[in-house]
Amino acid sequence: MKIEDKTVPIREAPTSEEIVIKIKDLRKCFGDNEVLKGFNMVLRKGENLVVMGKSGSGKSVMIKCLVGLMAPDSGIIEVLGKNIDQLDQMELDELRSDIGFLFQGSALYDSMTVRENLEFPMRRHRKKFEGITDTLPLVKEALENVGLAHTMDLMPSELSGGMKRRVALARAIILKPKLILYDEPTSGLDPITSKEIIELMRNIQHKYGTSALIITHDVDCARVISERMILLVDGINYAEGTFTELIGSQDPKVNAFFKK
Ligand SMILES: Nc1ncnc2c1ncn2[C@@H]1O[C@H](COP(=O)(O)OP(=O)(O)OP(=O)(O)O)[C@@H](O)[C@H]1O
Repeated sequence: MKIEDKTVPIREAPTSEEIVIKIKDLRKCFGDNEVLKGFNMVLRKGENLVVMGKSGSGKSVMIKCLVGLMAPDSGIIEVLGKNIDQLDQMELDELRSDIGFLFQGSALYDSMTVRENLEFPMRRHRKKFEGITDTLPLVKEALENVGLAHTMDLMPSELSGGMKRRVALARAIILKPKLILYDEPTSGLDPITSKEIIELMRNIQHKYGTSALIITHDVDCARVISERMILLVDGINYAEGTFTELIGSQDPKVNAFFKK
């Protein structure tokens, strides 16, 4: 929790090598609509950080600023040691090759097989795969990680919603990213499939030591996956803490997130 809550112990500040994302005083408005009003966030190495905020609170805007898809009005954003604002397009592309994305709805290309979907980011980030002529072992490894090696030649239309999400996860990890951004990873899935996806996210964190920023409305997902959480309310990082710390908060705005 933030300083106002005296019951929560203060954590030691991470060193710069331990920081994967640092957002300082991020501000973004659209006309009169002030969406981000001084948002701060730090993601540490190997950590799963969940950001929760109600619909329209600015989570997607924050992620877009983070990966250089949207320019903030002001603020500092550092990702993997690079200041986003100072990167040219080539440098931004190179940085993105270290970032895996899993967006809502899986976003697989319908006209490509599962294998082609997985090869797509590899083609886009050729430089990272220089010298690798046979992509098959990498595709297989990524699919094995999500238990779907047998689907390589199928089309997305032949997969269930849960399988599509797994393939999208395989596509996110094929670049062996240092950081994964998950936008609503369990949305639209039934509780059992959601659990399976969360389990896979945890496996990936353990196997590859990736850091993850997870945007979700799903309280169960946040409970299982998060080491730390930030609640985005009124354009700022309103509250921070572990799931247990936040669910025990007396603050009505924090409380509202955990009411079923
Ligand atoms: N390109 C844009 N132009 C104008 N307004 C925008 C633009 N992008 C986002 N907004 C506004 O910014 C606010 C935050 O939007 P954002 O998509 O970040 O919300 P969110 O927290 O991700 O919501 P959800 O959980 O529903 O996805 C909204 O009021 C939205 O209308």
